[in-house]
Amino acid sequence: MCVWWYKAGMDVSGGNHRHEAPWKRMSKEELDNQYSPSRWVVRLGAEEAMRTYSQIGNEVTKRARATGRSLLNVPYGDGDGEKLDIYLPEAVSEAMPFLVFFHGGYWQSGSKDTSAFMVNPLTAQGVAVVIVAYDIAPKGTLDQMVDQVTQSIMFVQKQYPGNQGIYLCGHSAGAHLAAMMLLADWTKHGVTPNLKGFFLLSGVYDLEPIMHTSENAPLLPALEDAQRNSPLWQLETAPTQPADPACRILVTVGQHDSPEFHRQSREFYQTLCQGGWKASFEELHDMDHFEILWNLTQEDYVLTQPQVICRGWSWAHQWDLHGARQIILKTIFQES
Ligand SMILES: N[C@@H](CC(=O)c1ccccc1NC=O)C(=O)O
Repeated sequence: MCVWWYKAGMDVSGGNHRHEAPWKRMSKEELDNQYSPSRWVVRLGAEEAMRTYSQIGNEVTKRARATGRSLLNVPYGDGDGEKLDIYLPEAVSEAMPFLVFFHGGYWQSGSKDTSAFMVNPLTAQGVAVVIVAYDIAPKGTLDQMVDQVTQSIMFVQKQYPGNQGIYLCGHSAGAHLAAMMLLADWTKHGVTPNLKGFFLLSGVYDLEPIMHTSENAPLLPALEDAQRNSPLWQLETAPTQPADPACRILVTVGQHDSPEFHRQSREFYQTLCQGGWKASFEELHDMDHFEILWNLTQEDYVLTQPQVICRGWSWAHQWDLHGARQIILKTIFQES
């Protein structure tokens, strides 16, 4: 079931109007602005936001590595960059749920070594967290990144075949890479991962407008590259069905993300619904593009509750998603 969570002021016209996409009427400067998330941060300046992002990422990763048991730099492929970190909960079992995270950075920056944002709150509650490195540009092309992400998920499934579910989470460009897994033909790879959910934070799902921005143009030399790597375009033109019909997808965007980021998330959510996926949409109240991640480091934040991550989130919309404590209480109430 799709959940439309209406927020005042939101355009709920519905449908996908690709031919009248608003970005087509934007100047290059405006597109650069729309696709520079740091310029939309409200509580810090753009540069300060980026510095804080690296600083927090560094600190939480150090803390995660110092706290529990981890397996670092585990190769999931033959390439130098094809490594992942596995952070284990105290009670390791065959049937752990796994949350696999893909960092953002516009496919050109970021690292698994500064991206262990939700590790401690989730391992504390029995979820194993995997942070994946992939070859960012210019070393890697988008096709290679998508392939590496595919390999990393197959690796987790092969290593832990008794897992209680694999949940993918990505931020920004990482949400794009996670969303590309909705299109994966696992039968071709001979391993079908036990994918139970997708958790997409402030992502980009249509790469065509990115082609026209100065920072990202080199990533996408031709329209076909953008289309092949656009989950929104792919699902509109050739809808795929979930291997597991119970698989859930949560599309979130920060209230302070740019209008283009809002449009991308909303259209992607609508396309998923039209394709029969179990999707939910949430605009995260008073959050900017980076605060969404910083909040994942908090144990009492709504999105790091395993009840939300690993037990399905559609029910969460019946209450106020912003109140973590309320959700925990309601979950206990519902499950007792
Ligand atoms: N140059 C970009 C940086 C950026 O987009 C970004 C940085 C860190 C993590 C995610 C990001 N965006 C999407 O992947 C900006 O101005 O915000």
